[in-house]
Amino acid sequence: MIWLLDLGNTRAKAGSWHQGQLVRLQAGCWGPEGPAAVLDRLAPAERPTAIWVSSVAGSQVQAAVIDWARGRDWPSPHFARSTAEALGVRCAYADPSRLGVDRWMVVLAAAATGRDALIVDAGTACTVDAVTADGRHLGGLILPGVALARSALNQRTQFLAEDVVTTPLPVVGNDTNPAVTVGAVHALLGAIARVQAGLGQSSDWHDPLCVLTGGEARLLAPHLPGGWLERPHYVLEGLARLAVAADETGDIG
Ligand SMILES: Nc1ncnc2c1ncn2[C@@H]1O[C@H](COP(=O)(O)OP(=O)(O)O)[C@@H](O)[C@H]1O
Ligand SMILES: CC(C)(COP(=O)(O)O)[C@@H](O)C(=O)NCCC(=O)O
Ligand SMILES: [K+]
Repeated sequence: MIWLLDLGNTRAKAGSWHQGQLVRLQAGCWGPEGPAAVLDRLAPAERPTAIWVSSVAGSQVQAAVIDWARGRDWPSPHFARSTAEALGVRCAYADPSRLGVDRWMVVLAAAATGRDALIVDAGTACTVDAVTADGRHLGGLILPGVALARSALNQRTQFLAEDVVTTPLPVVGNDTNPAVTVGAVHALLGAIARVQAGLGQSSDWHDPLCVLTGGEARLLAPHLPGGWLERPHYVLEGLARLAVAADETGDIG
């Protein structure tokens, strides 16, 4: 069993890769009690044969994960990295180390389908990435997620907007809260639509698979056109691909 961790800026997500399946999926928010307490809650009962981590949560969290595993006498965690090429996919960034590894993981997950694919990971930040059927990562966008956009506005204005998203999504808001929240949702939906339209102009972009993941996926899903696939654990799916491939080749870097 391989234990998989997706460490984002707001939450830790975990799952176990067991007999070709992602099982025991869990999530926990980072909080004042520190990363070790979150890992304690997410950890499987049995010792994994390997631990693979996709982390954008910073070096302190990374160090805490290493210490935590050592404290249990569990295998040292492998930290996945964004690279120029992996599993037949080439990274769009000239300096791949600058691409968030969570973005690279969803690109690798989508590339397994062999289709052109657009992936939206609606987390703390909302990222949009495109990868072609022949394994070219085209790049993406990084936008503030809905909660982050709201907190940024609250910090720099005199209002204190709270979360209100009504369905159906209004075209305009009739008070501060809906103006902020509906505005943030429109901003994301508008950006996604523009990327889809732009890629659609290209002759080598056909019938793309559109995947939605992340903690804010449920805010966006009802307002996206049909055909979007919701895959809540897409980062872990990509990480599992990488871990399994490394296990098969004996390359655990
Ligand atoms: N139980 C929850 N706790 C905190 N945030 C949540 C929760 N459920 C959904 N969210 C929303 O999801 C976002 C975090 O999504 P996630 O994909 O875990 O992000 P990240 O990978 O950046 O940690 C938050 O900004 C919040 O808006
Ligand atoms: C954009 C991100 C902050 C998203 O992180 P998340 O919202 O999932 O916590 C992360 O992918 C990141 O730190 N990226 C590095 C910059 C880049 O991808 O260009
Ligand atoms: K994200």
